[in-house]
Amino acid sequence: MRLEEAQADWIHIDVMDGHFVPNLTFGPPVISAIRSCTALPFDVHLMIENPEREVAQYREAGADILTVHAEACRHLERTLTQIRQLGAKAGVALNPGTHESSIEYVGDVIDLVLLMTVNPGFGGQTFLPQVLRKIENVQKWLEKIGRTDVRIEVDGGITGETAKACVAAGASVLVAGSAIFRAPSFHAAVTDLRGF
Ligand SMILES: O=C(CO)[C@@H](O)[C@H](O)COP(=O)(O)O
Ligand SMILES: [Fe+2]
Repeated sequence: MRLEEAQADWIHIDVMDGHFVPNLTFGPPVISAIRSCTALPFDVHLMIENPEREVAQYREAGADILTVHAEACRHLERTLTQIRQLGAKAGVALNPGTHESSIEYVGDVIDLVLLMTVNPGFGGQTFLPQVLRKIENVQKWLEKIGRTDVRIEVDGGITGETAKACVAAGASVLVAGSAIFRAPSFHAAVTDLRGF
């Protein structure tokens, strides 16, 4: 698999339902079909409404990390706990316009915080620099509550330059779509991003 050869650490998979975001991708059958292609962890980003109804199917299909949007969950704590009970790592995602205080009371049941650095729905968009302050705030909050094991992931418009700023602010997982898939060499693109 080209991403393994490129030495990517995880495979980030964007699931979009055409409701939570104005775009539609695929569901569990496609994830299940590609599961046998690689042993790399599947980092599944669910941009779907009411994800609690579907997390079990995504886990069954091969997701290792399941990230749900705080904006899409009516009972966020319950959904994150449900993901952990399924044996997956639980991630919570925030849109650029959502304040970090919306995850203040779920600090005990998360393994990852995904901070969207573009509005979700499409690849190839421009990084929103105002999210850098949110990365710093989340990092400080995780330290305060003694959860420095929780990773901060950034997603959207990540390039060499924006990656550097995100890592300086506290991010430790970088999602890159265009920066890898539009590069002449996947390996060189991953190596570049790993440099930060
Ligand atoms: O979840 C999303 C968009 O909704 C992201 O994962 C993007 O698809 C990343 O693509 P680039 O911004 O890196 O091109
Ligand atoms: Fe994503």
